[in-house]
Amino acid sequence: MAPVLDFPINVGLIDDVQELKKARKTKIPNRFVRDVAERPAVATTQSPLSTSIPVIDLSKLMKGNKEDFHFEIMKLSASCDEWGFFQVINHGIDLDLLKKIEKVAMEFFMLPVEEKQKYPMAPGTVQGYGQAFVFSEDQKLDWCNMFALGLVPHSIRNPKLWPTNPPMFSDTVETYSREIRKLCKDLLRFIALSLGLRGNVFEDMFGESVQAMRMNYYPACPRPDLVLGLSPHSDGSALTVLQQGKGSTVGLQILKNNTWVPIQPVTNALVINIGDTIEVLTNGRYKSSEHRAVTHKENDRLSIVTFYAPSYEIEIGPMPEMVDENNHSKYRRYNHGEYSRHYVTNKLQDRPEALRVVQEPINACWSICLLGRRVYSPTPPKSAES
Ligand SMILES: O=C(O)CCC(=O)C(=O)O
Ligand SMILES: [Fe+2]
Repeated sequence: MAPVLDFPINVGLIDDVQELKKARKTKIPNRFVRDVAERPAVATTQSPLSTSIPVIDLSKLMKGNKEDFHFEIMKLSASCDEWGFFQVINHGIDLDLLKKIEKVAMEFFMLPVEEKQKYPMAPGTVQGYGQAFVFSEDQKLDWCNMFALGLVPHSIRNPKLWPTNPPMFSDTVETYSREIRKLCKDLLRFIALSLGLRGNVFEDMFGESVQAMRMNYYPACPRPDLVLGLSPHSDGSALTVLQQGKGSTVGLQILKNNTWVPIQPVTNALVINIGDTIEVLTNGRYKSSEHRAVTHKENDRLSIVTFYAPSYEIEIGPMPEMVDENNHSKYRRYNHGEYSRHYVTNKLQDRPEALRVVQEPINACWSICLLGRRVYSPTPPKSAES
């Protein structure tokens, strides 16, 4: 079932950040000002500290010789182990299509606010224009405007909540999402191979996979040191594909060894990250890393993000191939649709908690948590009783 919120919520007044920018106010409204511990430490100029995450050349995986293939697969495996993120070049997607999707996204964000508000994001949903993951009046807000679309399969679109798409999106979004879908299928095949698994293992399991897209527009902010563009989170998907606007300044940051590492964009590359589903399926071997976006004092930034996930009916849990006497199962099995629903109905910054793997052995009954809190299973497994 598609995720829909079934309780009433009051989110209070949400300022449109592009309108705030236009008003040229230097004081940031309080709802956007983060608590000290959450504020980004460094302003986001092209900092020498920024890192280029491993870059995978897809053409070498698709049609390289044996040596190239082996080298690239090892690199892929190391990136997923160490970062949960990589960038992909020679991905086979027409660069004109990448330009075109950016163009239509920007055309939309540049519309007068009254036009954009014809596609409102209902509170507690992630469809349409607005701010997602806002559930209360006192919640801090992200310095970001977002347009979110559920794409495939069409059957999961909820007609009551689904705004008709802005006209400029129509063909481009369909073509783009088809191309990204192909890319995700190829990447999942290589990710499976990098784990020594059968290439089709994920696709065979996923059923009719679900795809959603989010366009994030981060206007320049007079005080990037006080706000976040997007709160820290991990993605609930299997894989996420992120396209950054051409000439984009550093905005994406990944949490690595307790430090936020700014990621340097690579021209024409797509950023890929492992989502919660793959983390669970691989029993934690490949990590769904926490990440966030920060803003810039002078430059706006656009990102176009596609989430690729299994069908909602599918049960997810560590694959038997990833569990043995040295690697006990770290997560309980759960229904993916149920997880997606909890994902959408939790505050974004509570998300890292949602996939907490506890250090206690699994027979102590702590397991993956779906509600942003640790869940204690009332029935201990047999082995724990003996
Ligand atoms: O804009 C970015 O760099 C991050 C976007 C993101 O993480 C998301 O939309 O889930
Ligand atoms: Fe994300």
